[in-house]
Amino acid sequence: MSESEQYSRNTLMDFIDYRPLDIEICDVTLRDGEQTPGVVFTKEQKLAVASELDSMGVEVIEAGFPVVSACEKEIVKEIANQGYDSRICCLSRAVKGDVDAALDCDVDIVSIFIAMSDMHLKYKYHRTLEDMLGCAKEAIEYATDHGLNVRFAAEDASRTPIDRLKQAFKEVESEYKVQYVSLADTIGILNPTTTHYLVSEIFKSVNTSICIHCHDDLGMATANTLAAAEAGAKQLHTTVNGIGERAGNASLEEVLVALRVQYGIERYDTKKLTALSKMISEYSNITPSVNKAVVGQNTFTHESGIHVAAILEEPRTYELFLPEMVGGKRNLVVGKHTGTKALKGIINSIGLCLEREELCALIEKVKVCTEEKHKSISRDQLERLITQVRQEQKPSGSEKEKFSI
Ligand SMILES: CC(=O)SCCNC(=O)CCNC(=O)[C@H](O)C(C)(C)COP(=O)(O)OP(=O)(O)OC[C@H]1O[C@@H](n2cnc3c(N)ncnc32)[C@H](O)[C@@H]1OP(=O)(O)O
Ligand SMILES: O=C(O)CCC(=O)C(=O)O
Repeated sequence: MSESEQYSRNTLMDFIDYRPLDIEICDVTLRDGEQTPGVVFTKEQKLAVASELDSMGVEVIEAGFPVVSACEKEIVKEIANQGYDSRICCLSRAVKGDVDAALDCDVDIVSIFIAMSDMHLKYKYHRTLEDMLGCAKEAIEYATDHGLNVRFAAEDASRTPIDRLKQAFKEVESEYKVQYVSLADTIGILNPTTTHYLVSEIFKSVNTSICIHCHDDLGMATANTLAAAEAGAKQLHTTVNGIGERAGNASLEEVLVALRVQYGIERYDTKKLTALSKMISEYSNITPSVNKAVVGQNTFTHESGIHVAAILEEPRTYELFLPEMVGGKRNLVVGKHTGTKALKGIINSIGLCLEREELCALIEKVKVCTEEKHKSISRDQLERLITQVRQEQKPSGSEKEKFSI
């Protein structure tokens, strides 16, 4: 089966007027993801995750924030020296010591951030915009003078007046050679329309590639990230399983699968997504909800009779993309909503065959049993019910005409 046969393309996109995407992924699981309360990755874990991200084709890995601790710094340095195809980035405040730490780590890119919103200037820094922008410029100059590629990141950009962002970015890009300017929706206030507007406005006024960093406080991080890409953002920030501060970040698996289904971008090795998700669940002690897109336990789990009957003929009837595209597995469940065709298919798949009357009797038992127990039926229970039905049907069964369904 070819790659494009593994999913249904959103053909409505053919009618939408959007800027052709020119994107790369910067995965920030090892930095913003680790800022999830209670999450601390070990060096071995961070190296394992970085290696997977690299082998999937993720262009940039944000490996950490070196000044957080000596151990963090050592890990960032080790990741930067693995010789990955992915470029390695780390975070830095607009502080010389932070840039020195980045330099010590041999990273390719340093992300120097300041907030320029009134809220952050007043309550966090207690300093003026001019002061903070001055600090940013000094740090950027120091970093570029020492040969680092720089991302100038505007924290809380979504609550910063657009003219202020434009002015700051223009000044910085005219005075220094920065590789990226970054827009962070730090508190997750944006929606797709406002994200598109913000990115379009910045796109019109700068010559530097734009990054978008979205948080999921309103459940819109992935949608906002894609809206930003349509408006011209180059670098899309993600985390595996969407972990990160508060409600987390745009999730890597959602963004990569959406890039494929919506925009036909197939270059990332999405087959690794399920294993990578399990790795992060284990390392972070956070299991994605069962209905989490792409990697949740229910992504390829089906119970409804009408769905399962169709899936047995052609899975794409009810699956946007097939499990093999993301390294997942389909699971057909017997429960209250099971129909006859589905039950027959599931029974056949475990190597059993029932007569029509047996199947009808079994489905009755399944419905009663699931309504009594308020849950679906396990494989063992199903086999026990089959045995029961066969025994009950035996005496009269031999005399009756038997149909195969
Ligand atoms: C939106 C984001 O995700 S931003 C990244 C958030 N990540 C983290 O905070 C990582 C974990 N943090 C830490 O380990 C620590 O807070 C450290 C190592 C970064 C700093 O620790 P400390 O030196 O003890 O400082 P503390 O956390 O108390 O305060 C932060 C200081 O950085 C300053 N600061 C914050 N952001 C910036 C910035 N972008 N540029 C310059 N200074 C900044 C604050 O104003 C404050 O300065 P002050 O001490 O003069 O008041
Ligand atoms: O924009 C960035 O690259 C980082 C900023 C960030 O982590 C945030 O504001 O949430």
